[in-house]
Amino acid sequence: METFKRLKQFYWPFKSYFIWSLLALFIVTGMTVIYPMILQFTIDYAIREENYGVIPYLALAIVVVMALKGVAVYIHQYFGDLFGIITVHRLRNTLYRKLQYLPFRYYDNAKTGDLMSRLTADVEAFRFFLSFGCAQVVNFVLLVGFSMTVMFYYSVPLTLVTMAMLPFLAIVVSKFDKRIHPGFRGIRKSLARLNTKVQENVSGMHTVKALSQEDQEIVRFEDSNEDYRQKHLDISKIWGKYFPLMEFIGNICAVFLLAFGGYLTIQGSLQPGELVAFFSLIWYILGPIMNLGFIINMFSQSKASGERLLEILDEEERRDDAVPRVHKNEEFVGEVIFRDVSLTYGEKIESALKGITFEATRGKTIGLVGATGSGKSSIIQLITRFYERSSGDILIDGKSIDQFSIKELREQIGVVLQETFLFSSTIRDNLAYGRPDVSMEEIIEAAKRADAHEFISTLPEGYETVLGERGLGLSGGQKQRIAIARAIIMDPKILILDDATSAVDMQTEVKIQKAFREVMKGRTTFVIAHRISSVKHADEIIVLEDGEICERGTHQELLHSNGLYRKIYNIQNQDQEYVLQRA
Ligand SMILES: Nc1ncnc2c1ncn2[C@@H]1O[C@H](COP(=O)(O)OP(=O)(O)OP(=O)(O)O)[C@@H](O)[C@H]1O
Repeated sequence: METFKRLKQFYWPFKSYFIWSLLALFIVTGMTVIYPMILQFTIDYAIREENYGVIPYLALAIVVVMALKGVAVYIHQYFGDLFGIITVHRLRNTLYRKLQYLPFRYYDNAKTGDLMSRLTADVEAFRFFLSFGCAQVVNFVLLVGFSMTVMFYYSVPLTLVTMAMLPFLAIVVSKFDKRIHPGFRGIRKSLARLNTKVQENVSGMHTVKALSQEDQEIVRFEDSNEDYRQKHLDISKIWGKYFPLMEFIGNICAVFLLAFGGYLTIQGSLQPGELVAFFSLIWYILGPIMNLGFIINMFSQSKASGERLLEILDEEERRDDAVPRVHKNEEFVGEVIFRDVSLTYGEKIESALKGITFEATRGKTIGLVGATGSGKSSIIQLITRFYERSSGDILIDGKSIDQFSIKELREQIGVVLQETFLFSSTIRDNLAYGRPDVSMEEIIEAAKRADAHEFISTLPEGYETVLGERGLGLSGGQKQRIAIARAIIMDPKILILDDATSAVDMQTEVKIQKAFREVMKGRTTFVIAHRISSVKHADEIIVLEDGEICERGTHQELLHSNGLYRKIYNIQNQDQEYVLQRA
C-alpha cells in the first residue's frame, strides 16, 4: 500500500472521477444482485402460487434493471478510464521533467532501454490498475457484501456454511499472491533488459558492424529473450495451477451447498425459488473470490511498476540553490578562476582532479592537454556544473559558481564536443536548439561564420532538410560545423571545444579551426585537444597528468621546458631521432 500512498499526489486530485465511477459501480452491483431476487419472486410467487398476471411486470422489471445496469456500466467504465488516463498523463509529465533535471551522476549508470520501459510499460501497468483494477477491488467488496446480505435474508444456516468455506479459497489466493508478485517484478526487470539490449544494439550499430559482432549480438539478444520467455513461462505455470485449483474448490463448495440447500428445501425451511436465487448468489461470491487472483495479479503488476516509477521520482535532482539572475544588471564577462579545486566522482576513491588552480580572464584561450584520463574533460564538467567539485573554489566573474543558477550559467557557455548530437528534425531546428526564437537571418549568419552555409545550401531542402536520427546523412566535419554554428547562435561568453576536431581529417580540421577562430573572438575559450596543433595558439596551455597540473605556459615556453608537453610534441612530430635519444 505504501507504493500507492506515495504516488497519491498523482491520482488524488482526480478523485472525483473515481468517485463517479464508484457510484456507478454501486448501481451496477445493486442491479446484479436484484436479478436473482426477481428470479426467486417469479418462481415462488408467480409460478408456484400461480400469480401468472405479474409475469409481464416482472419481465418489464428485468428490462428496466438491465437498462439501468447498462447505463451504470457505461458511466463506471468512462469515468474509470478517465481517472487512469488523466493520472498517468500527469505522472508521465512529471517523470519526464524529473529526467531532465537529474544530474549526470544518475545517467552514468542509467540504461536507456530500462528508462524507456519505465516510462511506457510501467506507466501503462499503473494506469490499467487505476482504470480497471481498483474498481475490481471495490466491485469484489460490494458484490460479496450485497450478496451475503441477501443470502442472510434467505437462509442464515446456509449462509454460515457458505462463509465457513471461504477460508479455503482465501488460503489458495494468499499463496498465489506470495508467488506471483516476485514473478512480476522479474518480468518487468527482464523486459527492461530486453529493451536495453535492443536500444544499445541500434544505437551502437556502427560499432557492432565494424567489429563484426552481429552473431554475438544475436546470441546476447537471444539470451535476454530467453530469460524473458522463461520468466513468462514461470508465471504461466503459477496461473495454470491456480485457476483449475480455484475452480475445483469453488465447484466442490457449490455442490456441497446445493446438497445442503436441497436438504433445507425438502425440510421446508427454504423455498425452491430461494434455493435458485441462493445458487446464483453463491456464484456472485465464488466468482469474485476466484477472480481475486486476477485482481491480485493486476495489483502486483501495478505495485511492481509503481515501485520502479518511484525509484526515478525518488532520485535527487541536481542541486540548484541559486536564485536566477543574481547579477541581473551586470554583464556576464566570462572570467573563470579555479582555486585548489578537486573532484572525486561518486564512489570512486581516486580523485579525477587534485588541487587545480588557474585563471582564465576574459577573451583568453586556455588549452588543456594530457594523456587520456588525465582529467581534461573533468575540468569542463565542473565549469558547466555537470558535476560538482569536491573541494576548492570556482569563481565566475569573481563570484562563486554556486551563486549562478545552472540555467543562467549554461546559457553563457557554448560547448562543442568531439561527438555532436543532432536531433532527427530539420537543420534549422538543430541550429536553433539552444535559442528557439532566433531569426532565420541570424541562423544563416551563424552558419556562414561556421563555414556550414555552403554545404547546407547544396542540400535538396537547404535549412529545412530533415536529418536522420543522430544526424545520420551528414559527415563528421559537417556535423561539427553545425555544432559550431549552434554555439555561435548561443552567443556565449565562455566557449568550450572538447576535442572537437579529433574525428575529422586534417583538411577539414583546418577549415573547422578557421571557423573556431571566428567564434572564439572576445570569448573565454577552453580548448581540449590531443593534437598540439589545436592548442599551440592558446594564451596559456595547461598540461595535466593524473588529475594534477604538471606544467603550464605558452607553446614556446613549454617547448623550452622540456617536460611532458615537449614529449607529446615530439611524438606528434615524429621526431624519432629525439625519442630514440631520450629512450
Ligand atoms: N562520470 C564519471 N564517473 C566516474 N569517473 C569518471 C567519470 N568521468 C571521468 N571519470 C574518471 O575521471 C578520470 C579523468 O577523466 P577525464 O574524462 O576528465 O579525462 P580526460 O583527460 O578528459 O580523458 P580523454 O582525453 O580520454 O577524454 C578518469 O580516470 C576517468 O575514469
